[in-house]
Amino acid sequence: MTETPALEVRRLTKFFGRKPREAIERLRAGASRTELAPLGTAAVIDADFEVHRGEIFVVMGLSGSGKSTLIRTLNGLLEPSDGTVTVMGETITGMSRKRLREVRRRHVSMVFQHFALLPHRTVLENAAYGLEIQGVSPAERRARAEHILERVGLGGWGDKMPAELSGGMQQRVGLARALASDTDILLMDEAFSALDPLIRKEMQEQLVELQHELGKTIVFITHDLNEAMFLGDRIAVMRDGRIVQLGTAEEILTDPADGYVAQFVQDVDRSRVLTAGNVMEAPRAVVTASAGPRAALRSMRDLQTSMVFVVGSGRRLLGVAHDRDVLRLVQRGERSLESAISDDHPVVGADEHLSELFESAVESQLPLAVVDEQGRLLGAVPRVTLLAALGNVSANTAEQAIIETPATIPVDVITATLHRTARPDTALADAADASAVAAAAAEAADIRAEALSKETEAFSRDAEALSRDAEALSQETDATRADAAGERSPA
Ligand SMILES: Nc1ncnc2c1ncn2[C@@H]1O[C@H](COP(=O)(O)OP(=O)(O)OP(=O)(O)O)[C@@H](O)[C@H]1O
Repeated sequence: MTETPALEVRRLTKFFGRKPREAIERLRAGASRTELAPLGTAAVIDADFEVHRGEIFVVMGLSGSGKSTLIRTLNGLLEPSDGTVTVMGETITGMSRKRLREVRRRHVSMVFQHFALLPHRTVLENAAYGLEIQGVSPAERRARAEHILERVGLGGWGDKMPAELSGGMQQRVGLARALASDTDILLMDEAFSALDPLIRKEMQEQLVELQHELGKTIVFITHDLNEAMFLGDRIAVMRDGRIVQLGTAEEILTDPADGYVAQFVQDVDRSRVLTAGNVMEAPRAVVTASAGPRAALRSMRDLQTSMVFVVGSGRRLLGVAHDRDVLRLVQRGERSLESAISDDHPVVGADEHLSELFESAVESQLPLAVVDEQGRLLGAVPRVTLLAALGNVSANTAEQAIIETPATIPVDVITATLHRTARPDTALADAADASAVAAAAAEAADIRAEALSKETEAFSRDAEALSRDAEALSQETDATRADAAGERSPA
């Protein structure tokens, strides 16, 4: 059974003005927002989406695009003109005020742009305010508020008054108040917009951390694209009351729904949004260590690259091997690749943002190896791909990536060396190596060649069968002709 979403918004329209029904009908028939201006403002038009439990869902758009109106319908502060809102499985549209208050108390709290703290109460009392409204006992609310103040980095500030705190700290109190109520959903309306850029960044990072720890569902409104991209698991882009695109930061960046969104995302800091996992490619040259030097050299020759990734069992990354070192091993007739494996190359995690990869990319000429927590090789980020991703030049980088570590030894030299050093026993070993290489590199040429040769075999079997059929047919024809001739000729 699938979990009910935290929020479900179905065909929601909010019209401020006269004759809302007429306005909605005209909107559905294709009238524009401007055409309806004489009647009023269509603040939100046909919004239809779900917010999953535990995600940070960002609503982004320019001023006047309808973000605040939308968020206010989510906790019932505004009643939709049409459509419905369902909170944790309960449809709040049309609900009595009393029940609505109950749903809000249990499920939804809000963090405001200008903090909305009570100036004559202490930080602790402000943090405990939601609990007070819920009727929680003074001792318990004190304990819970203290705990949550600690969590947001304000331990020891409980006795201060809000005015004694900086803006960033005041918003931490706002956040603490919302978190102390322990509702499932936090609505945050431009919650960090009033803060200095550095504090704002800090708060964004802390919010992501808190979300991971506490698993809250967060709807976050912002007109700042970088903030949206950094925070949002998914982002709804609004324009003139409509959601024009809903997707992950990566989808919006790399595949904007229309020219408006494309222009909007043009200046975004991609390095803070895209991760190594987003831009990595299948590593081109991979061999298992057990495959040995000859297999590694053959693989590099076939792919015309100067390096291969070497993996151990379970695809665990051991390092890289360079063509010159491997050639030397082959010349010496060595059977182990080990002494050619070097760990002097950049390794990054799939979740690392591109902004964190620059240092590694600058330090080394090699593609960055992307590994999971167990150190297994997931992919590679060639430096050219890194640059292309930042400049949003995604097309055809794979082609360029192949030649990023071009072979330093001519193909015929390698072929001649392999040939010259081949002995009857190495030929057998080579066969074993070849299958190890094929297993390690899914797209290896060996596999393609094998598939092709199988296909060719199948074709030639078909051709044989066909020619047998044709022969049988012609024999039959001959026999029929002979019969016919026999019948005609007088006995
Ligand atoms: N109570 C209201 N009565 C009439 N019109 C309203 C009301 N609230 C909002 N609007 C109009 O609805 C449209 C959307 O406003 P809304 O505040 O939702 O946008 P926003 O994207 O949140 O913008 P901002 O970032 O400036 O708050 C605007 O044209 C606004 O003037």
